[in-house]
Amino acid sequence: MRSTEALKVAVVGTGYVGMGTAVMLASLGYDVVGVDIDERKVEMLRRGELPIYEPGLEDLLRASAERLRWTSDYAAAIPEADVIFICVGTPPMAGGAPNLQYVAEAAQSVARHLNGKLQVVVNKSTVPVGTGDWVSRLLEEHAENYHANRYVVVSNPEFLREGTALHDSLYPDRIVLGSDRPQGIARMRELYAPLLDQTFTPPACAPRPEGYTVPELVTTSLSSAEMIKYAANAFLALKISFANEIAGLCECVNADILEVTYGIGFDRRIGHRFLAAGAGWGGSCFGKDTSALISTGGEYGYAMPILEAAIQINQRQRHLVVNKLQRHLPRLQGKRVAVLGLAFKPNTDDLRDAPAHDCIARLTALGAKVRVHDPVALAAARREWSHLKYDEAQSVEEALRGADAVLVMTEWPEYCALDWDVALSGMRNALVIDTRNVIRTRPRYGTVEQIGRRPTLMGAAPLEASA
Ligand SMILES: NC(=O)C1=CN([C@@H]2O[C@H](COP(=O)(O)OP(=O)(O)OC[C@H]3O[C@@H](n4cnc5c(N)ncnc54)[C@H](O)[C@@H]3O)[C@@H](O)[C@H]2O)C=CC1
Ligand SMILES: O=C(O)[C@H]1O[C@H](OP(=O)(O)OP(=O)(O)OC[C@H]2O[C@@H](n3ccc(=O)[nH]c3=O)[C@H](O)[C@@H]2O)[C@H](O)[C@@H](O)[C@@H]1O
Repeated sequence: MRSTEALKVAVVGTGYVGMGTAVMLASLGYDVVGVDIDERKVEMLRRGELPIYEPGLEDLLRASAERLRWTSDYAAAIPEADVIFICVGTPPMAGGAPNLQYVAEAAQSVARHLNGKLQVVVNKSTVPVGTGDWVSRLLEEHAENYHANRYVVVSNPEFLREGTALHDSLYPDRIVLGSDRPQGIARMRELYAPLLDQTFTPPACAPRPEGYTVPELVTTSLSSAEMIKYAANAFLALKISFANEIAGLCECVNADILEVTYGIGFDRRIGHRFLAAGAGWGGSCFGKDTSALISTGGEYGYAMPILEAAIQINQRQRHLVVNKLQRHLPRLQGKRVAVLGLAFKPNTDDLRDAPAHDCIARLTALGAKVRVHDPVALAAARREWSHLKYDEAQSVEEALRGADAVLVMTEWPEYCALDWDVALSGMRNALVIDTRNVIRTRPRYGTVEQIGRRPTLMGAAPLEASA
């Protein structure tokens, strides 16, 4: 790995984005200080423990430990940094607009420790257009060491996915840099030079994927970069809602959504990715960012009906899950329902806006007894879903034992690999609502309902494995 010791980096906020950024830059050879106001997180990180679950991240954290420091003290990080990333949360408020309080607090704390030399403050949090300018003003107002033109604000939106945060940080499709000042872009080009160099040797524990070529560097104005982030997430959310809308029609006309999306995806203008029909999107960003765009539109009296429809379809998908169950078990009072998967997607223990939450809440409201399993998210659910009523199972077998139905809510690899003939044998009633279409070889008996596919009914002859 080449040495890139010249630039020093501070990363403010150590959530998914901050962790991904800090560990990625340390593994490129930079000295990085991570700053978080959550002292519990800082202590964990100092002990080499991860506050988030992500396969492989711990290895890289250990491998780059000598270049990483963690602190809750801005004074120990900001004055010496050439580049300061702001990666704090921007959660949604009631009307859909993002809460920028954490960004404001972080900017003010950064301002108080600026060193009066050229420093680049990079916004990686997802923020509405105009926030970069506002951060600039906050720096100016709160800087104790203020020198005009001595700091530059750059927007560098993040496109990583949870569960693959590190891989996505090291191997992005593109790097977007928005600034109205050329010094900011120049320093960021220097920082990201290793990622833009095809001959760069990546860390041994995160090898370059087969066929990967260096990312496109997209430089724009500050406001365009801010908009690119929202437009990208909104488009991905639309794509999923489109697949879900077509899936519903497939069920009406007896077509199969897997065959349909397989067929349309070969058109390079469409592609196969993000067309998986299911329980709909969850997580911390698609819902928040689509609502934020609509809210921005509202400030200008500009309606965004396509995004409104995408959100409605997503809500309908969640309802569909329990509705499908009710078709077979019209009265859920006293029935035992197993739920496989709590996290909003596999390879994470993040429960934010997870479809499983709404389904469990509705099932219990209808009187069902719910038993849940998740390979990693049970502990997080104990902390965050204490308002929900369910029992925990430590294995899939335990979850299914004696159940009247099972809902598959997350496509964890272990659920995809289940032998359903064996799994169903422990249930009182062999009914599966497979909301992620993980069952490709249908079991020999039982009832399997999927999304956008023909159901297999109790006692039916086995279907051929689908593509
Ligand atoms: N989670 C994801 O996969 C992605 C998130 N984003 C965006 O990145 C931003 C951060 O998201 P996450 O990493 O998920 O957030 P998170 O909520 O997991 O973590 C934010 C961290 O910032 C810390 N923090 C809050 N105020 C602070 C302050 N004043 N000083 C220092 N630390 C402070 C919190 O203690 C927390 O550890 C959001 O705007 C999000 O929309 C963008 C791409 C991907
Ligand atoms: O801004 C963000 O936070 C991030 O949001 C998403 O990443 P993430 O939420 O981690 O996860 P995705 O893999 O995109 O999945 C989001 C949701 O969509 C669902 N999904 C995804 C793909 C699909 O085809 N169908 C589908 O229902 C997943 O189950 C999950 O609930 C984007 O993919 C990232 O590029 C972006 O940086």
